[in-house]
Amino acid sequence: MSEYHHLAENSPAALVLVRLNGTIIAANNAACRLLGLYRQQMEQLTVDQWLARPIERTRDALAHIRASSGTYIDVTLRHGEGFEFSAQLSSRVFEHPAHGRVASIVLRFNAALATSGDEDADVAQVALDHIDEAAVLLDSNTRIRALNPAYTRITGYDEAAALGQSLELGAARRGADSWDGLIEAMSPGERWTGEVQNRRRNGELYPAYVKITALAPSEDEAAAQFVVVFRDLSADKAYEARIEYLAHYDTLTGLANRTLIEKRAELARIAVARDGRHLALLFLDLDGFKAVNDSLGHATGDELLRHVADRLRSAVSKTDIVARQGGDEFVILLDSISKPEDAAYVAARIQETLRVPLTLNDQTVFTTASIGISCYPDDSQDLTTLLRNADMAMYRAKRQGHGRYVFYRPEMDANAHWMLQLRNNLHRALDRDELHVYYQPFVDVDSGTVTGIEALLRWQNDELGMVSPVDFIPIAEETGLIIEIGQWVLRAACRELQRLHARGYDHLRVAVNLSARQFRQTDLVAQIADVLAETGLASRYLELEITETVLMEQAGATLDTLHGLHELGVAVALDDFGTGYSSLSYLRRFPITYLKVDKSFVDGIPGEKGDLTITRTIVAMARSLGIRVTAEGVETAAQGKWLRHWNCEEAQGYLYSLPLAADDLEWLLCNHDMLPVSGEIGTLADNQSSVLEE
Ligand SMILES: Nc1nc2c(ncn2[C@@H]2O[C@H](COP(=O)(O)O[C@H]3[C@@H](O)[C@H](n4cnc5c(=O)[nH]c(N)nc54)O[C@@H]3COP(=O)(O)O)[C@@H](O)[C@H]2O)c(=O)[nH]1
Repeated sequence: MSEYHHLAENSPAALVLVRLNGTIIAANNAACRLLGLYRQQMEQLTVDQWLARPIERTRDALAHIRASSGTYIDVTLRHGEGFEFSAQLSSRVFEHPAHGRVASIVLRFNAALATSGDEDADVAQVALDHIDEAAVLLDSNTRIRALNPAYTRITGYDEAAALGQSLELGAARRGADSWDGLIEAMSPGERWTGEVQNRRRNGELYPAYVKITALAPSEDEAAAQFVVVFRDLSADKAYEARIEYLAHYDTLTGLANRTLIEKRAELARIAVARDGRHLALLFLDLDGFKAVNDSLGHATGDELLRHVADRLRSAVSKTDIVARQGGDEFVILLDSISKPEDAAYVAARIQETLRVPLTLNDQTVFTTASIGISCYPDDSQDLTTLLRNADMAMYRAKRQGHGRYVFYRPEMDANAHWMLQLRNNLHRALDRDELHVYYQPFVDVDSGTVTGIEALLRWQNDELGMVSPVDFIPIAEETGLIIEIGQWVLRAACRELQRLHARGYDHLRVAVNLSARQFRQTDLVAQIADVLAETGLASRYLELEITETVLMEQAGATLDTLHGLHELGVAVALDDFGTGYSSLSYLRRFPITYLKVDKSFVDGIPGEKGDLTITRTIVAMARSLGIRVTAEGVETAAQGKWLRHWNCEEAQGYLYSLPLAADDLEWLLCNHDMLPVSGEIGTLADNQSSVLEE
């Protein structure tokens, strides 16, 4: 190393060698100390990065450097710790053998703004003035001798209020004990650290992390002094609380998340195991939520989830926990019930609460959910299994239609295997003649006459027995087999109706269910026209049943198909109305002839006030729009009577007839006087008569 290099490295002056564009070539030790940067950091910067704003002053400084003036100008520099300080800068430009034209810069701390004339001490003072931690110097009697601005900012005590006072004054408190005792007992060099509650001048408590160091006595001090540095942890605590919140709560709804409910369920499990009670997990999935998201947008979907969360909270007791599992799935923990059946009451109450119409995007919509229930200890001792069981039961509920709840049963475990068997056999079902169409009558509630029939598919397999469409239609839908099967049902139903017309029942219509996949076919209208032409059935006798979820899927394309069907003369019925976000506004937008009130509402007649209100609203609204209403799943005389009273013209259900094979249907038509007329079928129990008027 050359003598010159030694000289520069050890010079008390801060020296920097820069290119004229401001990039740094080298800096000596004094420059690094002054700017609080390591040499490597220093050499990666440009001059303007340590020059503080405003920008004009930076420009001036760079111009000054290039002007090669030996005179000093005032600049503000940014220290590596983040604070700014005043300094002076002069430069000299020269030709460097390797770097071309460069400038050597001398920096010096601005002594005019310093108080002691000792540059190191002044830089330390600047640093103390700019740090976030409160720093206090206590004398040997633990009285405050000096403090920095952060102390005032944090505690609210300025110099006038704090100097000469004990640290008790607004600083760290140790419960009832005084800090003085602790501090005085410290030996020189000893350090105490800890987290404490402090009190600000305004009385507010805040958490702080405190470091107290006992300094060795200096030459002119007989006893030790103490440095107390503390940091206000409020923001950190708030941050921690936020992190804690995010780990356990769902930000969209404010409900518990899966982690929290699992923790709580484990605690609840231990408690109920002790006192012999039960706990239940309800797994809830909203019906048709995807359609809401797809058609009304995610913001509306989020709004709906928040409404649902509020309603779920209101439907359970304070000690029960409602969690959002993700998407449109919720889990509810009933943490102490005396018997599993109690969970059914809660599930029914939840269904009822959700059904109350709500307004989204200025539209009145009805919401339903499918709920699966599993109970501890009956269904499993283990929480993961309980949750899985509840999930399985929820799927079963969903298959049974919307707005239902189902308890877990061990047979459901065999479900996966059962599904595989169905899947393997379904594609051969048509060829093997295993599919049959049954027909269930629609009945005029006033006269008891049959007005039409609904075609309902049945699958009879030698090994699997009679398989419910609830189980196989979703598989047919998923595999695409529904297109072929659906065509077959349509053809069979039209042919059967033609046959019945020929037998004299020529006022009847036939309703055929269309699944989502069928409805999405772009040539659906043409296909239906072909089947009508082939079977000779006039289009006005055909009704196609679709659910509202199907309607909502692709509003534009749906509208075209509906208009096509309307022009063809085919009637469209909205099935399961009142579930899966049924919206009354759709009734105005789409050419719909019939509306079928879902069985889950009819089930609540005449006892459930909410169901009565909804059914009455749907009937009245539909009628005012000229849409005919059919109530489905009517099982009791009381339901029939109530529906008749509220002007629901048509009904379908076991009260009138089960779905029948074609021959049995003809027998029923021959003996139609066997069908009950709602006005004559029994009476409501005395204590229920008032519901007619409600
Ligand atoms: N895409 C197609 N879907 C079809 C077809 N055939 C049937 N299905 C759909 O399967 C679901 C279940 O049908 P199913 O088991 O036939 O049940 C129907 C009735 O039997 C039942 N019902 C009628 N009245 C009552 C009653 O009083 N009580 C009671 N517990 N159940 C009753 O309801 C079902 C009628 O449903 P809907 O279509 O909503 O009118 C069902 O979703 C069928 O739509 C098909 O060919 N294609």
